[in-house]
Formats: sequence, structure tokens, C-alpha cells
Amino acid sequence: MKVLHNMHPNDTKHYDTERLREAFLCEELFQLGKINVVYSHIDRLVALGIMPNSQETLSLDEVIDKKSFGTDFFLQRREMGIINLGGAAVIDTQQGRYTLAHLDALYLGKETQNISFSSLDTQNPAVLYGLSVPAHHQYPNKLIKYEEARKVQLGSLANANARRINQYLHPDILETCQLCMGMTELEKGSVWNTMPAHTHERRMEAYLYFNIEPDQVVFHFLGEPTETRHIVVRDKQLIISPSWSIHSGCGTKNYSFVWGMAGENQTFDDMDFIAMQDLR
Ligand SMILES: O=C[C@H](O)[C@@H](O)CC(=O)C(=O)O
Ligand SMILES: [Zn+2]
Repeated sequence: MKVLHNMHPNDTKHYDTERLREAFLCEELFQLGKINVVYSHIDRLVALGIMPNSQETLSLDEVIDKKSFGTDFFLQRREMGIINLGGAAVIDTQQGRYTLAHLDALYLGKETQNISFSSLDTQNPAVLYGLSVPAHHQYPNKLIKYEEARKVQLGSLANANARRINQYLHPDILETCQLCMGMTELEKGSVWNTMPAHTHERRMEAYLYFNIEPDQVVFHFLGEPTETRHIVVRDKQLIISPSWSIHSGCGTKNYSFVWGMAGENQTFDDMDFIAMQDLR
């Protein structure tokens, strides 16, 4: 398990490229036949990269033992959201079996047990991206198909930021303790996400970029609004963004990303937008 620590904005000003990448970026979350786990001390968010091959089932309990989390099983005091970025997947739990097509999502509430993952298509393995945060109430498990996600159209081609936001774990779709999750798809010819940039003091955010071809990159912008830095991000890499940091990106071509938020509220519109004149 990879552990990422908190960073202070005053320290972050002095980070060089290597140190920035160590603190904010996870380069290799997905490996075929494996479950990879990243533990961030920011809001105790856990990111999981789960890539079952079609021959074997991957069980969460085999990777996350009692010692790593101090509980009898992973979701004893946590909730989790999963979005499938690959081929069809089956997720089995003691509470039920769920089939996820490409870009379907699943919410697993507190106390869900015996979770395992498998791929249905031998040619096209499932790529399951999970986020988990502490939870103190049990809400029902729920499959949210791509078509059922709440759609929001933002930006314009003239501003190179036309994009569709798909909200899966959102208060209008289902109740969760704190986790919110969605996926943003940029239209062809659009390259900017989340500009004008914002912060949200009460929530951290995680960005998992995908649909980036090998010869393309995204420049992810972070830092305090008056002390911005960038990290070059490639396909299926994860950025952890503390609440004081902007989180925005510009690609060499259109791309997609999964965003997830955790913290003390789920009020999407309490963001502090940064005026373009104030960015530095
Ligand atoms: O606080 C909200 C998150 O940053 C994302 O919803 C932003 C996003 O997906 C976008 O603007 O494209
Ligand atoms: Zn945000």
C-alpha cells in the first residue's frame, strides 16, 4: 500500500518537480491481475486500482488485511464508489452481485463484506477505479449506470472547454455519507477542465485522468491560486488535491477524468471561484 501524506501550502511553494510529483501524483495505479491501494492522509481517502484478468477473481480481503486498516474488513467503517473504465466487470459482495458495463458505477455502503472483482471479457479486462472514505452510517448499495448519471453540460468550444459532467455519486442520485464521484468528458477540440479554477475549503478532491493516448499529456495545475504549479500527467494517473489547491488541467488533446470529493459537506456550489485577474 502506498501512503501519501498531507502537505502544507507554505512548504509546497518550495517543491521541485520530483517532490511535487511524489506528493500529488500516483503514476501506476492499474496493473493487470492486481489490486493496488493508495492511502492518502487527506480526509483518509483511499484510492484503489483494480484490474482483474478474465482467468481469476480478485478478492479485496486478500489485499487489505486487518492490520492495514485496523478493522475486521475494509468497509466496516468506510463507504466506497467504483467506476468501470474498462470492459464489463462483475463485483460480488455478501449483499449482492453487480454487473458493470464500461463507465457504469457502483456505490458500496458501510459494512458491505466479501467484495471480489472479475472481468467478463477475455479481450477487454475491467479497469475498476475505486475511492473510499470513512463512513458512520449505512446507506444501501446502488448500481448507477452511465445513462443514469446526472448530466451537466459546461463550457464552450470557443473557450476550448466544452465538456459533459456525469454525476454518479451525487445527492440527487443517492445518499452517501461524504463521498461524491463523477466523470467529466471533454469534447473533441476542447482541452481545458475547471477553468476558471476554484477551491472548496470543506472538501478535498481526487482526479483520475484517462482516455489519454500515449503521445498526449495533460498539464494538471495545482497550488494556491496565487502560487500555481503544474504536473505533467499521463493516462490513468491520479492527482490528490488538498482543499487549498486549485485543480484544473489543459491537455494536448481532449481527454476524460473521474473526480471524487470527500470532506464535511456535499454542497457542490460552495466553491470559491478564482477571478482570472487573481491567478498567478
Ligand atoms: O468541484 C468540482 C470538481 O472540481 C469537478 O466537478 C469539476 C469538473 O469536473 C469540471 O469542471 O470539469
Ligand atoms: Zn473542485
